[in-house]
Amino acid sequence: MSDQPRRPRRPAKPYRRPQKDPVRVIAFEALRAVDERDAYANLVLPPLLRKAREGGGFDARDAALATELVYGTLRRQGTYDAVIAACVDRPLREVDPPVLDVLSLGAHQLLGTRIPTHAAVSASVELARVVLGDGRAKFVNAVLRKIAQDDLDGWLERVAPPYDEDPEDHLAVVHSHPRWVVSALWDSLGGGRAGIEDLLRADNERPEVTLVARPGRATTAELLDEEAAVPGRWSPYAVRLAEGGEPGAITAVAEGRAGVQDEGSQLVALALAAAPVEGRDRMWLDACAGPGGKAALLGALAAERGAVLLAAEKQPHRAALVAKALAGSPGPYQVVAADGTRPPWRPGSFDRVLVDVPCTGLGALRRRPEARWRRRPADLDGFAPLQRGLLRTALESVRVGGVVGYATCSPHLAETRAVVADLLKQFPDADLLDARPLLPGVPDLGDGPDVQLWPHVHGTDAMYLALIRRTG
Ligand SMILES: C[S@@+](CC[C@H](N)C(=O)[O-])C[C@H]1O[C@@H](n2cnc3c(N)ncnc32)[C@H](O)[C@@H]1O
Repeated sequence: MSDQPRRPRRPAKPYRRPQKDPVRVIAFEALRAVDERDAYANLVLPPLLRKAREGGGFDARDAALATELVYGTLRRQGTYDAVIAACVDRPLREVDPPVLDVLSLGAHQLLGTRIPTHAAVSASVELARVVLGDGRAKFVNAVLRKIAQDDLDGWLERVAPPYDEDPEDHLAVVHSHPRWVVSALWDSLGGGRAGIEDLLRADNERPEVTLVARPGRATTAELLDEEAAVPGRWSPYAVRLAEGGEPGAITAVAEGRAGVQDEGSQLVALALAAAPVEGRDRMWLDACAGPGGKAALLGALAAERGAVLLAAEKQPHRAALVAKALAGSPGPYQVVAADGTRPPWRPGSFDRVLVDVPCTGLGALRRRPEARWRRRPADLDGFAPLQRGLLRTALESVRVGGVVGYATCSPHLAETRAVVADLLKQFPDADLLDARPLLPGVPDLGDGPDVQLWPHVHGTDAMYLALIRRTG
């Protein structure tokens, strides 16, 4: 034994339990569910928030922050992946998905919110300690400290290819959309850089909640009494809730006399109802009605004219939602669970037909933050035959002189004009009507005769509508 005096040891840091922050833990759990189980953020988050509220100590501001963290992280995932990839020493696919989720949540707090840097890093490291363990929390700490060295603009300059070299890749990284989606949106929108950038930016913004006062059942005046409610921009039945609000707490919504409905969807139903038909106007069909938003508006409009609405939907559980949406409708209607491509009704039965076909939903990216990352170009091939089949039967279902409205909540040309053009070739006795005058007061509707709405221009989802009249 040496009798040399020992150097005094630094006292070990006392172990500190990680602090569990319910907002971040919930945000992490929601991201895991989206990642692991292909869950939808808008379905998975509300029960988590409800449970936290019931547990106490979790208020509306906590819920708003958790929501913002989840939606913001999912929307900006493409940008954050590029930044994180520049800060780790291995390909992102080799980073454990739960670790990547904590890093993305941290990146969003650092680059996409006003949360101060030290708070964003320490909250993320505490989260990592709780959900990943102390070892991996050190890795999270090191990566987030690198990210914190620059702001979003600085990072984008480093990680996005220059616009002049590769415009689509540049926009994909800067505005966090898959490259093929940028390309498809741009093909449909046309024009130069400014327009597509405005659209991609709009896709990353939280949409306002828009209500519809179903005619004959509620009035916009009643809805405008709500706090922060302002009139819609285009639809006479629309009211916007500027602060988001809780639509379920509004009496008219709870009673089904009003509903939550994007103004683009309202305009589609209104334009079909306003289209001139020759002669009888008594039988209306919604051939793809689930969950029933447009059917409820069409039902109310049909009632005002003494017409009957048949709402058809293939999936029985969605047909039940349509029945719920139409319950209390002031006029006659019927809901059937039926395949619109093999309909139980006779050809030529209807005066007006809406066929709002299943689609990629690339026009509603604002409300489905994870959708852009899930969709694949191959999905278009899956929808193509169904979209054509449904439009074909819609055209067979309308009588001569009647009108079909073909609608999608996607602006992808393969789902819009290509489908309509193919069917017009098969139906030489059918003509496109100019839909633009049927959306009075709505600007920038393009060259027609069909209509494409845009989030950055109209503040709506990117709904498409073609109106087709049978002439023989
Ligand atoms: C875009 S959604 C319609 C949205 C609806 N119009 C609304 O505003 O609430 C398309 C609907 O078509 C239904 N669908 C799919 N294939 C169908 C078919 N062959 N016949 C009838 N409906 C079908 C889907 O289940 C889905 O509910």
